[in-house]
Amino acid sequence: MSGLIVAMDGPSGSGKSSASRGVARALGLRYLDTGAMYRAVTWWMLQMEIDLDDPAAIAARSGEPALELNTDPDFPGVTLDGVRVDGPIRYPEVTRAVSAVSAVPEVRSRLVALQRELIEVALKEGGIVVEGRDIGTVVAPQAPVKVYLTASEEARAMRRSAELAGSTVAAQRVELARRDTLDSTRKTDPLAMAADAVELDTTALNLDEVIAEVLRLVKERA
Ligand SMILES: Nc1ncnc2c1ncn2[C@@H]1O[C@H](COP(=O)(O)OP(=O)(O)O)[C@@H](O)[C@H]1O
Ligand SMILES: Nc1ccn([C@H]2C[C@H](O)[C@@H](COP(=O)(O)OP(=O)(O)O)O2)c(=O)n1
Repeated sequence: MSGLIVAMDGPSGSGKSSASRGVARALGLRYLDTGAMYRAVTWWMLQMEIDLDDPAAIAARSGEPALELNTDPDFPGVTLDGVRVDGPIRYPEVTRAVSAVSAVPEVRSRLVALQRELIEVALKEGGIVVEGRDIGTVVAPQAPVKVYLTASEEARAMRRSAELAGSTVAAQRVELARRDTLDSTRKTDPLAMAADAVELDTTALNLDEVIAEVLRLVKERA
């Protein structure tokens, strides 16, 4: 199979990262976590003590952080100014601030350009599974396979709280609802399903079943 792009979009906790890595492994494709890129820029802005309530301040510095992505699905990772930041980008303060940073058009245009470059490179090596919020609509609308993963709020909150020590399902539910609202109402590239995407509700599916369903779609569409 040559030059395949699989676009995987959906809200937090729908299973994008786990399913995308599994699909990439099964098909021998590269894997790109675009959320990690928005998180890395957010971590950098926090380190620089930039006022994240001020979109103009974010825009003014958005060209500075140097990002590198490892697109191997077995060892995905992000490097910021030469330092691996896979741990810090998952800190709660980053999760709280990432929607505000990713709503800034200058941040998005820079990261979308970088994502397209990484996709171009991967296409020469067979292809890539790309996960995020706007992959099927903005980053790679030409992708032949587009999946929009969903799951009930309860399932997503349970999955997230199981990952994070000390967090309750109720608290995660509030946090997810807050982020869903911010990510779906921003003016630039809001979280939205592409018209030609297939919606896959993962609430009652285990990870293997989700991966199998995406592989079936790839066979059908690519
Ligand atoms: N189908 C599934 N059933 C149960 N748990 C899942 C399923 N898919 C993913 N998970 C778990 O839910 C959590 C969030 O999944 P993740 O892939 O990080 O979602 P996303 O990238 O959409 O935020 C992880 O701990 C993962 O292991
Ligand atoms: N393509 C993307 C990917 C993520 N984002 C933003 C919106 C999300 O709240 C944050 C973090 O994304 P990430 O996929 O890491 O979030 P979760 O793993 O689902 O918690 O980045 C985006 O705006 N566009």
